[in-house]
Amino acid sequence: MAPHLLRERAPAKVNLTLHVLGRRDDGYHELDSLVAFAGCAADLLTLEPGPSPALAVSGPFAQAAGPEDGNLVLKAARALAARVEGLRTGRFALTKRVPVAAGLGGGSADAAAALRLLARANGLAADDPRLMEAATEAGSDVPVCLASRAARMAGRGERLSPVTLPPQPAVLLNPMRPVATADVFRALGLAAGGRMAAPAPAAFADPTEEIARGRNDLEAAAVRIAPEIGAGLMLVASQTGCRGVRMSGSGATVFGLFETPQAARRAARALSAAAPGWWVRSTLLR
Ligand SMILES: C[C@@](CO)(OP(=O)(O)O)[C@H](O)COP(=O)(O)OP(=O)(O)OC[C@H]1O[C@@H](n2ccc(N)nc2=O)[C@H](O)[C@@H]1O
Ligand SMILES: Nc1ncnc2c1ncn2[C@@H]1O[C@H](COP(=O)(O)OP(=O)(O)O)[C@@H](O)[C@H]1O
Repeated sequence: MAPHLLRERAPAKVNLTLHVLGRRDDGYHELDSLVAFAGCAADLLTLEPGPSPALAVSGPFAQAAGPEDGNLVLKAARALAARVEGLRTGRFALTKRVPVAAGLGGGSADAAAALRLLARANGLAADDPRLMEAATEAGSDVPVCLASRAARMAGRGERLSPVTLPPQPAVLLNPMRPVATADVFRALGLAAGGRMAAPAPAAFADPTEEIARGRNDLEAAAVRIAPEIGAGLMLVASQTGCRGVRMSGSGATVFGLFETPQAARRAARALSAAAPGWWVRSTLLR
């Protein structure tokens, strides 16, 4: 490894709950979501600092991520370069290990990792407001991925507060069917300014109660688009003895939660046998 190569993990995010409050006049939906990050499902991003930005993508999901020039890594780098005069960029290398268009925010995690690398390469403080501005421009999920720590996410995704969450042993299951986020939000059928029919959840006493009693308001719409998600939810519920199962983000990844890491690992083995060809990981969410 070159001595000046900088390296960041880009962990997948999971929406433990995702409540949609309504649709704003700008077309985006107003959210309230408890977000956590996976210990064992992450992309890897490196930066070799240099004068001009470039990106090479490899790994099992490199093809699915699409052309390099449309990659969120470069979008984030451009957003920061527009705010920091003389920003030193360089050659990024992305190892794409998280499924794409999966409700796991892989692209957002990569964009956030790019901002962290550029901050390191340019001596910017982690709380430099230009990082958060560039993250918000790069995508709704990028701000929460900047710190990659459990948080409550509100608004379009830009209002964040840290949450203390006991690590959650979990299994993640993806049917290898990409689902476009915009399609799922559209399928909710809300007009600009519209509110959800289901009432906004009352305040929960703590994250544990929210995980137990909360919802993912995108689940039904996503299942209509990709029935495999319904099959995934049933599979986790019927095969694993988990204490709860739900979809992450706009899908198609679903997750089950367990009392212990051993139980999550056992569940992952059972699901791999029951659903060959699907992506299965056991992990701790925190
Ligand atoms: C649903 C969530 C939940 O964490 O995750 P994913 O399923 O994508 O992982 C996010 O809100 C997704 O964030 P992200 O994937 O960054 O979305 P963006 O690129 O900003 O927007 C993609 C499209 O989704 C819709 N969108 C996104 C966020 C939001 N609060 N309201 C929306 O209506 C818009 O149609 C937008 O054009
Ligand atoms: N680094 C990246 N990784 C994954 N997808 C990317 C990336 N950059 C751009 N994209 C595009 O963004 C879209 C959403 O990607 P992703 O973040 O994986 O979705 P989700 O948040 O639903 O898991 C993909 O369809 C892909 O074309």
